[in-house]
Amino acid sequence: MLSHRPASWVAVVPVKPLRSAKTRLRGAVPAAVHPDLVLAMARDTVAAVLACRSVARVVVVCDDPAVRAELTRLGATCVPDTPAAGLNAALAFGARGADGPVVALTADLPALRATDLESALAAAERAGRRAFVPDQEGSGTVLLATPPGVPLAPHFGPGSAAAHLRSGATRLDGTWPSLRRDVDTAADLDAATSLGVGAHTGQVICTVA
Ligand SMILES: Nc1nc2c(ncn2[C@@H]2O[C@H](COP(=O)(O)OP(=O)(O)OP(=O)(O)O)[C@@H](O)[C@H]2O)c(=O)[nH]1
Ligand SMILES: C=C(OP(=O)(O)O)C(=O)O
Repeated sequence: MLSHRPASWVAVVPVKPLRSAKTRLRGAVPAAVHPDLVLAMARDTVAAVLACRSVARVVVVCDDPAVRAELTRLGATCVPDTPAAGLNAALAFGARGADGPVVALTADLPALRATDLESALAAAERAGRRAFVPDQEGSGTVLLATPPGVPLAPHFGPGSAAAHLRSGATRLDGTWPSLRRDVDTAADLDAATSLGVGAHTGQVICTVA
């Protein structure tokens, strides 16, 4: 009997240059360590995505050479950003020409477990149409998925959960605590730490504790 093969997702992960990223998180660690923390969160996010059996390729959209070097080493493919075009343009660019279903994920998910992501991707595949996962608070978006040939049409930014719903995407309501825990503020970092962050983020937190 043939067993079901999960879809081969192309995952697109956008990362801002470290010097300008995660402004709301400033103060959570000393200023000199802030870029290390942002990079560590991106590394843990990408490592968890790469660990998903149903993900064929991770495309990182980023202009920062330090980020590109680290994430290429992990196994991601890095493509350049369009300066000043913003997050949604970066995601649309990263998704261009994908040869399978596409999933966009933010790079601030340091507690992400491959098992939660695998489960969310299976739910997205079952939905069979554009679908998104809201963040823990319910207002933002941590994941937007689209079947092959359907434009990603990302509406990330403030109030993106409502924007994705308005744009016709289906909301996926699984629990997936490690996926829904994005880190924008120091309080979010505490919450992610309580869930259990990945090794890179854990190491940065240890150095300042
Ligand atoms: N490539 C790229 N990535 C972006 C851009 N803007 C945001 N991102 C990434 O998108 C994800 C979600 O963005 P935010 O949570 O708003 O991150 P941020 O803009 O660094 O954070 P704040 O400065 O606190 O608003 C993060 O992984 C960011 O690095 C952009 O213009 N280009
Ligand atoms: C870009 C987003 O992230 P946040 O609102 O967490 O900055 C979003 O949720 O669409």
